[in-house]
Amino acid sequence: MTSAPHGKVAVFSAGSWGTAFSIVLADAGNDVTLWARRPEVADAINARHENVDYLPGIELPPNVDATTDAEKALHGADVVVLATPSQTLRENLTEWAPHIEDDAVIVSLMKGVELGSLNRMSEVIHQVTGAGPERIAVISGPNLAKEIARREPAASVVACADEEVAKRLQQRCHSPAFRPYTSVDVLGCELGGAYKNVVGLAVGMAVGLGFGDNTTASIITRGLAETARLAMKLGANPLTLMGLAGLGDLVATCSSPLSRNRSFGEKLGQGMTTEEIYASTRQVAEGAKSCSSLRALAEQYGCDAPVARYVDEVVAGTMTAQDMMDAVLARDTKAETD
Ligand SMILES: NC(=O)c1ccc[n+]([C@@H]2O[C@H](COP(=O)([O-])OP(=O)(O)OC[C@H]3O[C@@H](n4cnc5c(N)ncnc54)[C@H](O)[C@@H]3O)[C@@H](O)[C@H]2O)c1
Ligand SMILES: O=P(O)(O)OC[C@H](O)CO
Repeated sequence: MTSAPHGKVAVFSAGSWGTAFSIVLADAGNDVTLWARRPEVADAINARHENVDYLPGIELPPNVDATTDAEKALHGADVVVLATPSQTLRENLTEWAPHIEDDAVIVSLMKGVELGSLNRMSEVIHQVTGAGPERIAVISGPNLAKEIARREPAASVVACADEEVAKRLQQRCHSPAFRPYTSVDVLGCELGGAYKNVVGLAVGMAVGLGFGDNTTASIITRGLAETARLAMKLGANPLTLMGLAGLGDLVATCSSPLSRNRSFGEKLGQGMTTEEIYASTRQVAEGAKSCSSLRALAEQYGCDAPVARYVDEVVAGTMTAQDMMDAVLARDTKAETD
């Protein structure tokens, strides 16, 4: 990996976050090639500098181009950034991996845990590409795509087990509006990012049911306690959960109408079914899948995880959002720090 900006970065794929993060990378001085699944998306980006499907009205910088050819996107890229839905990463990456340069650093922007395997995205990347921990990084924080694309100020965490690699990546994505901090706690950042989506669903349900700020603040706080319980059991640094990739992202997601997870939860709270919500949007709400994987992970490690458990039940249609609220409150009482 080059230590100075202006190298080539390949970004997969041209959804909301892949496109918004391409703006950050381009503003930071990288040449960005964005891979799109559909030729019309790539053509529009190249011809009009706009991703009409995911970020309409946002002009992309001239140093972002697009292609549907994965080999072309990856050729000469010393940083590969992955922003697909978490549940399709393994299949997608299996196709792309043979074209990734031998020493390229692979960065996950995804916030989910794979169903079935219960693997985090960094684990999937390792399994599919064979890359070691010094070549796998995570970028995670309170980064709603639309706000980032409008260049509203924000901060984030760049985590890699190798601190020097995290520092080099930090330079590659430090733009005038985007301030990245380094960390070596990949696991803590990934679990913070995946769990906040599930808590965002629960908060959305409360909003959809018509409850106010006491309810949402209680869910956010207990959701963070649940996240920290599991993350620390797995070896995360508790301070990561108090930082941008934990509390910061939780606050952004749970308070913003821009959050797809919070909106998904709000619709569940208003009585829509999961199938009806899926039919109404193409955008990914990772928590609707990761509630099951995080619930299973917590069970595997003997952690109490009522938020993940009840959100999973509501998403599966075996409980209503009101049932969830009633069940959460009816549990045995206990000490706050247990
Ligand atoms: N949008 C945000 O604000 C934001 C911010 C930070 C992190 N993230 C994370 O980034 C990841 C991607 O989210 P997004 O917001 O870009 O989602 P999105 O729904 O906006 O876009 C998803 C992208 O993946 C592509 N895609 C869908 N199914 C696919 C498949 N089977 N194979 C390959 N590609 C497929 C779509 O074409 C699209 O380009 C998620 O893990 C999300 O949690 C999103
Ligand atoms: O729209 P959401 O709920 O996927 O959240 C987007 C980002 O993860 C916020 O940091």
